[in-house]
Amino acid sequence: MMDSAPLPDDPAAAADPLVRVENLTCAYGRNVVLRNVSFEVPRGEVLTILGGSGCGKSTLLKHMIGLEQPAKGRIWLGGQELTAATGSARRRILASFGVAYQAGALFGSMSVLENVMLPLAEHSELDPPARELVARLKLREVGLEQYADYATAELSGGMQKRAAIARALALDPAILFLDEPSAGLDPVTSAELDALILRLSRALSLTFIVVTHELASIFTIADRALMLDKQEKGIIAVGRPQDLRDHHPDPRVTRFFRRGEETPV
Ligand SMILES: Nc1ncnc2c1ncn2[C@@H]1O[C@H](COP(=O)(O)OP(=O)(O)OP(=O)(O)O)[C@@H](O)[C@H]1O
Repeated sequence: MMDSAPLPDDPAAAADPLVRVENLTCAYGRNVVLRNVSFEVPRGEVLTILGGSGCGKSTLLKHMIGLEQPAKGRIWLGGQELTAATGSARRRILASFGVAYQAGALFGSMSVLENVMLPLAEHSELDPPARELVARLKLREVGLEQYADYATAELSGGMQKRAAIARALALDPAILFLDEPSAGLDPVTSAELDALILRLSRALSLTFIVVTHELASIFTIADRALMLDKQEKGIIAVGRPQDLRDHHPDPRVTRFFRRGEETPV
């Protein structure tokens, strides 16, 4: 892990949950997308964020990784308040949280190995040979050690996703955020990615926050699912996917989870 000493005046320091979102309001100008959203994510959980198009899934994720500033509310990562931190303190918090942000985030001009070494060059004190060693270990963790010297464009879509995950793992993060990791993948490759997520979560006790609307993925990887709704501008359900499918009183929730069971038109 990177240096993750608590910031001063941090009442939640060292406390679980690993992520705490408190009364978060997200807006683009006057367009309020989410209002007063609160939830917690315990260490080691795989949480999926789901909901219809435009309900604010990516917006929520972007706020949690510091790409957007909330209109209101607070976000705590590992006991450190992201929303109160500025400058180097903010960069330090973010550097300790790996972000694999879809395949497009890989640099096409660099090899797979160089992509994974990049965060180590930016945020660690390691010398180049040590960076390479760590990067090769991360590539092995995602099953890409044979492809270290390939250009990223030479990889298949599924391999690019795995390379992005290896790069996000470079700094030994506590949390990995993934935005629609199975987008554009065929069902078999998508299932392989789910298996990787599960393996990493168990082997490394990693916490995953994954935006996805793939039912197969949700049922495979999620300890809990958090469902957003565009009209409500907030959370309409949180729980185990099976419970949401079988027992939730809100038909918008059960309809989402049962959509694969309907007769195809
Ligand atoms: N950078 C931005 N500037 C202005 N409005 C934005 C911006 N990003 C998103 N929005 C708006 O915020 C709302 C939520 O968008 P968001 O991308 O978070 O939804 P989503 O649930 O991830 O949708 P999808 O499943 O279609 O990707 C939408 O109405 C969208 O138009």
